[in-house]
Amino acid sequence: MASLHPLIGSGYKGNPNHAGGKLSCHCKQNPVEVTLSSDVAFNHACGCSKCWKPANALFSVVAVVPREKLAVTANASKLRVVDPSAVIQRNACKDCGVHLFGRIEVDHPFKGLDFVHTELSQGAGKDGWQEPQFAGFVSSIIEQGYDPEKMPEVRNGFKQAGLETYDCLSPALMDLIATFTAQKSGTFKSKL
Ligand SMILES: N[C@@H](CCC(=O)N[C@@H](CS)C(=O)NCC(=O)O)C(=O)O
Ligand SMILES: [Zn+2]
Ligand SMILES: [Zn+2]
Repeated sequence: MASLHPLIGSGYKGNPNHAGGKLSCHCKQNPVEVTLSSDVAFNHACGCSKCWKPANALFSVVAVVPREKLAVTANASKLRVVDPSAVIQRNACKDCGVHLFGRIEVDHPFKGLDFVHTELSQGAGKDGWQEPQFAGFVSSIIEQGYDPEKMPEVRNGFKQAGLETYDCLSPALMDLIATFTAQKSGTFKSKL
């Protein structure tokens, strides 16, 4: 059976003083490399159909980093945007398909943050990077063919690993999104 993700349930804890590092695609030759000059934040499992997942994993593990902390440091010419119409412009290696970073260019609460996968570092994401904090878009795996009757096992697996599950994002992130929306509409703290 497919696992949730190799980083889930492994007991790994990140180093709060982690300074960043390099992420590389899976190509044996001329891998695309990005260098992050800080740790990531909001690392989480994502069950959506758009985020890159390793083989045999039901979930992606994806985090954010300020875009100014990310630089493409090798083989940038191999990057392609997977779906130019998506909010998150996921830049993938055209040869191995791995997503190196996702960037938002439109007006959006998460504009300025790039989406990255710490497992692309040498230590498979266990070399100091923040550990996954929660699981989001859990029900979305059903859209990709997962049996709805087996969802309790999936949610229980995250629970065993100490992670809360959500069918969108965590309360902290949903509050950030709603705050952005209220600020844009002018209703922020004006009525309640
Ligand atoms: N149920 C949908 C959810 C897609 C979705 O909304 N994904 C979230 C989490 S990554 C998102 O922010 N998507 C924006 C985007 O993909 O550009 C799916 O699985 O495709
Ligand atoms: Zn590659
Ligand atoms: Zn996703």
